[in-house]
Amino acid sequence: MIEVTELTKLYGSTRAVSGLTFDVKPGQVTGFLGHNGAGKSTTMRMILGLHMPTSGQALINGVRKHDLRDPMREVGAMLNAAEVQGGRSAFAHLLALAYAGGIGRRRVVEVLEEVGLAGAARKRIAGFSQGMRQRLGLAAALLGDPGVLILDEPVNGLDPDGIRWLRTLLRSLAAEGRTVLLSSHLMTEMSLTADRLVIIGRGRLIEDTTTADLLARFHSGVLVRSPHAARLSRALMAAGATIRPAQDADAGEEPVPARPAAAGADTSPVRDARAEEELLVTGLTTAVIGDIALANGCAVHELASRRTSLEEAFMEITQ
Ligand SMILES: Nc1ncnc2c1ncn2[C@@H]1O[C@H](COP(=O)(O)OP(=O)(O)OP(=O)(O)O)[C@@H](O)[C@H]1O
Repeated sequence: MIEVTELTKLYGSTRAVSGLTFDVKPGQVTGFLGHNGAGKSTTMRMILGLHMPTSGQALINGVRKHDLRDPMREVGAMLNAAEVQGGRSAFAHLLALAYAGGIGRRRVVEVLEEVGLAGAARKRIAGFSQGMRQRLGLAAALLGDPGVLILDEPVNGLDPDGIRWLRTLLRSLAAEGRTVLLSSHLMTEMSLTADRLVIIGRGRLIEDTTTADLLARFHSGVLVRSPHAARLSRALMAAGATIRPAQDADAGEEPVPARPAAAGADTSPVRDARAEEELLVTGLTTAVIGDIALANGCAVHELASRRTSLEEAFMEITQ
């Protein structure tokens, strides 16, 4: 468990983190999101006792990092995998860390296996790709088999197989009851990996919610493609739908509000032939839209629930 309370960090006149409060609970993957410079790394460093807060506090398992009795077995972190010294082998690097933390050689062999670096264990880190360095950083974080993991951009440099592997690993670590906090710029990946999201902007909390709730809030409607779009629009609006041409939806155009259709009048919001093909409908389910289309003799060539991506939701709430 990580508890961040009213955490603030000033670097001179730069307010990197400002009154930040959130919890990271065990048994879940929590994603930490924010634009460049939002304060994610600073927050993680304060949780890990690497930077002193100007005010407020960050606790791991109820105490400050420095007060943990067996820190390597309680918290593992990966902050900047690229910084690792290049002269040693992966094995030697991990062994030095393990001995410093009172951890045996056998665990080094285990974590090298776990992160897929067993075959490169005796190679010098200097020759490692970025993805291999990420795996090595993760191995170091896992050495003490800790209950809390704090990972800054762990996906960076991993290939698609590596990304999928990491996702599965982090989800299984959380399923074992561990607390997992990770930052990433890769929104699609974050939406697949994280159960909860803490989103910050300019050092302040913007959202602390579940990934599912955030995406449901930004759910943007049902995409309908029909050669009878104008007629279908009238029928759907009469049933209470709000409709806009789908290709305008991303441009943020105001939706056309629901209104009853006057008999015979053309109340369609659709103005050109291309827009008549695709509609974005809100306020009705796909089933109801399909039934209305059938009742009005309108062919439907596509009927699909359109989900807002985490990237779109993130951009909207952090604007
Ligand atoms: N050691 C430092 N000295 C002075 N200013 C700093 C220092 N570290 C960070 N900052 C500033 O604090 C703010 C937050 O930076 P931080 O690195 O925590 O953001 P971030 O969300 O991790 O960004 P990124 O995604 O780019 O890593 C930025 O304005 C940054 O320039």
